[in-house]
Amino acid sequence: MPMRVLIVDDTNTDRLLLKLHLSKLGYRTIEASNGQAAIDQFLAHSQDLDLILMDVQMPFMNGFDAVRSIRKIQEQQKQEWLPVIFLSASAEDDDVEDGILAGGDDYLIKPISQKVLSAKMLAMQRIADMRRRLVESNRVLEELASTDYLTGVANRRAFEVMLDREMSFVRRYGSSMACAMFDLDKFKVVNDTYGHDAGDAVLVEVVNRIKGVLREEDIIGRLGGEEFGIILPKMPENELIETFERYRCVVAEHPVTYGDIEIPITASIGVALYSGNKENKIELLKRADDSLYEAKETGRNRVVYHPQ
Ligand SMILES: Nc1nc2c(ncn2[C@@H]2O[C@H](COP(=O)(O)OP(=O)(O)OP(=O)(O)O)[C@@H](O)[C@H]2O)c(=O)[nH]1
Repeated sequence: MPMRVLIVDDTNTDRLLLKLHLSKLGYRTIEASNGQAAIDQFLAHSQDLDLILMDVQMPFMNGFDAVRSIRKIQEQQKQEWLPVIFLSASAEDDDVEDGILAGGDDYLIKPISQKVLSAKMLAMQRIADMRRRLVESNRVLEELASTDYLTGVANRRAFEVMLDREMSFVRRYGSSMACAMFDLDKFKVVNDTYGHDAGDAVLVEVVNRIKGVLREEDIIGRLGGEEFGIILPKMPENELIETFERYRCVVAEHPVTYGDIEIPITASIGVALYSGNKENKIELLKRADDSLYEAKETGRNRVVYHPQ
């Protein structure tokens, strides 16, 4: 997609010349004839704008003030960087400095040489592309840092962030949520009997089975090894046991098929309900963990919940 450029100039002929030149180079253009119109165009097209060419001397609101406002909006809305090139008949050092301080990235002196403008546009496009790649790499890194490599669900760090968020929703809006820990039973035996790869396949399959019965707003994360956490927002207490019994059954009802072997598997689940008391996430997880411990101690393949 070619770059989209906002041309801001109060002189119609200057605007037209720029538009013709940029169109010839294959850029898409939109226009504004004063500072306020530039801000309006920016607000209307900020998702699809790659560069602003801004005249400096304009009546009512000059180019510097318009760019200051645009930069402020970008900062408030946490928008990506958008290059701005000022165009001005004034070549004073102070003006160039003011332009850069106002949020401009370059400053060209009118009359503008088409060659220089083309070269500057190319340079800005290069920087914009580089920045876009950087933003994308950061997004991928952030995803990697919050995802469990084997099962693709949230890792412990990301799970705890979401747990914090859900707990504060409960405190703010009332209602209650479930926080559970579930742990595969005798999983060491699975690894020892069928091998580590088979164990990995069991972990992936169990997560897929649970994901298959979760609602869209529910959250599952891998807390470590063969231990997982589940958050069920807006969960009333009277549906708690029935819901987690369903998850327990979904794990236990069929063995996991790995190649031509069938691996029977069960899980123990410890559940805690959170209704907005002063507890923090560590204390809530500890309550779920205590119930999980009890489920293990009392025979495994079961759900344990103690009302507070
Ligand atoms: N295949 C595989 N095994 C893992 C992974 N992470 C942890 N484990 C294994 O999970 C097993 C956990 O064993 P234990 O903590 O003794 O628990 P358990 O055998 O499930 O027994 P209980 O929890 O008491 O029912 C160990 O053998 C770990 O090596 C993994 O990513 N892949």
